[in-house]
Amino acid sequence: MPETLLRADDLTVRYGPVTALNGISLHVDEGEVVALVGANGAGKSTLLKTLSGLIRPAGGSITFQGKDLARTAAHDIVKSGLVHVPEGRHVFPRFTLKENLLAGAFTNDFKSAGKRAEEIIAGTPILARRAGSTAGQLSGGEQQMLVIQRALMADPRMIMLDEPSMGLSPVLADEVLELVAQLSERGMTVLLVEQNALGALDIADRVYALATGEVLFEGRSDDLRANPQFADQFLGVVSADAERRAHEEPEAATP
Ligand SMILES: Nc1ncnc2c1ncn2[C@@H]1O[C@H](COP(=O)(O)OP(=O)(O)OP(=O)(O)O)[C@@H](O)[C@H]1O
Repeated sequence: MPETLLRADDLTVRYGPVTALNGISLHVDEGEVVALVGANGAGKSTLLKTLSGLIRPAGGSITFQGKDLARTAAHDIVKSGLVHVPEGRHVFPRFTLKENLLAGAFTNDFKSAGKRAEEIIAGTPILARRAGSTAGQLSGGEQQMLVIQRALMADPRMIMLDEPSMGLSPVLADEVLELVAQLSERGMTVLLVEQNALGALDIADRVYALATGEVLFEGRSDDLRANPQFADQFLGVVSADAERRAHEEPEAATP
């Protein structure tokens, strides 16, 4: 049985009178890619911010590798191996790619981090061909690759990505999801928020579907695709399989 790395139980978060998370529970096991899907305002970003210590929950508990996170400072959460790539591709625009990567290495030895940053640029074709640029000169897709790689400079055990493909062309969005799949193949544990729910499900083992701060569906990606009600609500499509099942005669009830 894989170890459960991250566990949240009964999390409640309020912004003044607005309840953004209403008793959410989830877990992510070592080596899994778990997707969080849901409409705008469902609470996905709030959940990631709460898990990474940027927002304090009004109630509930969070543990990472058994350690209590609900009262741990955000920088100590990074040190414990959990990193968050917020939405919006926040690069330091006037800094070089290497300098941007080094900004993610604050928990590590700076000398080896410099070498590591150079290796990452050389080993990431989309960045290697822009190695002489500043981050502000990169395209959206290139910036997204940079901020993911910057998060990896902290040597995390688990990475949380908020809408990494937002605003990218379909080709670049696929490249970003491909990078996430590669990270997973190399053993990284991933919690992925995606507007492109179908793309996210292609690489996710399990999925949590949120609406108005609550988990409405939890299960394997295939089960969400095959679920007539939730596939329609969360994926914007009724999969062929779900449609076929929805029109099948109901099975005779067993006594
Ligand atoms: N800083 C804030 N102050 C007050 N309300 C907020 C704040 N941030 C989010 N909310 C509210 O909390 C709820 C959850 O928002 P959140 O951004 O977490 O959703 P989301 O699923 O990430 O949506 P999106 O895809 O639009 O980012 C929404 O009702 C939103 O209006």
